[in-house]
Amino acid sequence: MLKNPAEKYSPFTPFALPDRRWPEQRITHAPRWLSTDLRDGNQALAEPMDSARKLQFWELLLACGFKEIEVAFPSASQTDFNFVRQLIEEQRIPNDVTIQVLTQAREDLIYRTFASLQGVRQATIHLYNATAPLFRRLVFGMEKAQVVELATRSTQLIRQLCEENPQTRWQYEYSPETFCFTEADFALEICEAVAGVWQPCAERPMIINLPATVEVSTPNVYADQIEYFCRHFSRRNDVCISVHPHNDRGTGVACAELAVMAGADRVEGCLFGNGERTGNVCLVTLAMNLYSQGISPQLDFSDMPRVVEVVEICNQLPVHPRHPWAGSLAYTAFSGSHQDAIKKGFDARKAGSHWEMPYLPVDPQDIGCSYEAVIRVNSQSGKSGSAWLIEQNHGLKLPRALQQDFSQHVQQETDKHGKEMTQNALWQLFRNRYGLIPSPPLSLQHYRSDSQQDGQLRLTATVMREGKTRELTGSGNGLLSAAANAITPWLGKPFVIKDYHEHTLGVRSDSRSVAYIRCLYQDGSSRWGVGIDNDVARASLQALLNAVG
Ligand SMILES: CC(=O)SCCNC(=O)CCNC(=O)[C@H](O)C(C)(C)COP(=O)(O)OP(=O)(O)OC[C@H]1O[C@@H](n2cnc3c(N)ncnc32)[C@H](O)[C@@H]1OP(=O)(O)O
Ligand SMILES: CC(C)C(=O)C(=O)O
Repeated sequence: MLKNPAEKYSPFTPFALPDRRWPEQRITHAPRWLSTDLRDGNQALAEPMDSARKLQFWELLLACGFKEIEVAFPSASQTDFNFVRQLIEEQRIPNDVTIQVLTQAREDLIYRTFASLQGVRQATIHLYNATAPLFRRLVFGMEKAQVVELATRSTQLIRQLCEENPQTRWQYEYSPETFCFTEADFALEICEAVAGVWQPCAERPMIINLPATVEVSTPNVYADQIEYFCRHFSRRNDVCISVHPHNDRGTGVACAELAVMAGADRVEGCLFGNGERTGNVCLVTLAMNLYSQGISPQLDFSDMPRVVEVVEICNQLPVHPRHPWAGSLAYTAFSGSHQDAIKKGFDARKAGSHWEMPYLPVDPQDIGCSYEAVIRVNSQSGKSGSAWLIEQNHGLKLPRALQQDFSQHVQQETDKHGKEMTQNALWQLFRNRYGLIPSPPLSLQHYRSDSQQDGQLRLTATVMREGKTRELTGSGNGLLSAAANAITPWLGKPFVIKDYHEHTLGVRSDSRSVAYIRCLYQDGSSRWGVGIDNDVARASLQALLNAVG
């Protein structure tokens, strides 16, 4: 890279719009959406979609609720042409859906485009030509007037062909390609001229699409350009203003949102931001951004994992695990403080209440994701993450001090291997550590407890150790103190029971109980044991044996 990039690169010079109004605007409803996955997305793939993949994507877009879909560049390839024919001839286009096709401003291509649309109920013809100074000079070798003439001549032909095919409800879209680096007044001039030919009205709907073909500046500059256009375009009320942001600077989503604040009615983009170079704006992100603000996006991503799966198949490109709202890690916390906050959020959550969840702006269940992936454990995790997983998967509500104890063992494991701990590995560690295994070192076989006349309780318990059974007896003012008095002389290591907790596993009266016990030894060390049994007394006694065994 250059030490002084200014030797090679010039900054984009924005025009002045000091009385801009868009910063005060709020987005209150969804814009019209156009999916261009099958056109702009498709043209950017190493292997453009064949008809099977196109059809699969088409079905997905319908299922998501798209009403405007750019399906092809019919004059580009026989595959694209055939796909449009297939949709029409197999009557695959629902009544409320409009297909859109793109063409250059070239007569032969326009005729070919119309041929592909024969018999369609309704369609949008989309014409583009580049208008920016660099393109006029370098690509077309045209003066401004010639560029305007190219656009108006093609529009004239399109209007004529539409009128010759009155059985179709036609809509016309014109894109001054490279709008975002075209002089603002020239963009207006060419769109005025094109609209002058088309004469937009209710019977002849028109969309003016103002693309950020390549992002060249910050999103506020694009918003200024859109506001300026909307304020000065003489037929503003007769046309739909659409935007088509690309993502070269990584700000496609911001461009689209600010453009809508600046007056745009419609947004063109692709699912997960596929498209030329760094892609088109991601429509999933835009829709979910609205949803997270309580605004219906008028699109349905209730089964996001399926949407990701189909798009990956069709585009043959992976969706990034950290893609906003949809990536496989989009709702996952590995780090301790995040997990702690999320666990507290779920503990406090009341069914039906407004969503208030630390680190999770939407409920993953709304888009077909489970809570399973919300917390995953590695060496960056703390006590709450492991406790959450044990509770979610096995119903055990670990006491706080046990959470802390277990967390240290988890930390040792994860530090040892440097890897994530699977839910299964975590559960095995918990079971081994706290005695929830088929043959713990000390295993309760039978017990009997009797109340004595002096108010004391007498316990007789048969315990197995290393394959041999032993009968222990002891008295105390409760079951556990009797048990402690029975065990201490046998093990020869005095301890006191420091913590005791129990709860049922489930809501039925015949549910099993779980008991948690911590024993404190004279040297200050302590150990936890856990017991699960249909009988709460047995669960407690086994928990004690697990703590001392
Ligand atoms: C920003 C966008 O996404 S725009 C859409 C871009 N998508 C695509 O290009 C995908 C489909 N395209 C294609 O398959 C081909 O480019 C075709 C079939 C349309 C045309 O192919 P070709 O006739 O071989 O032309 P090719 O693409 O090589 O060259 C472009 C020519 O068209 C001209 N041209 C480019 N865009 C336009 C336009 N919108 N209107 C009129 N002419 C145009 C160029 O100036 C150039 O003319 P020249 O040959 O006189 O210099
Ligand atoms: C054809 C136009 C809308 C386009 O794709 C672009 O400018 O990116």
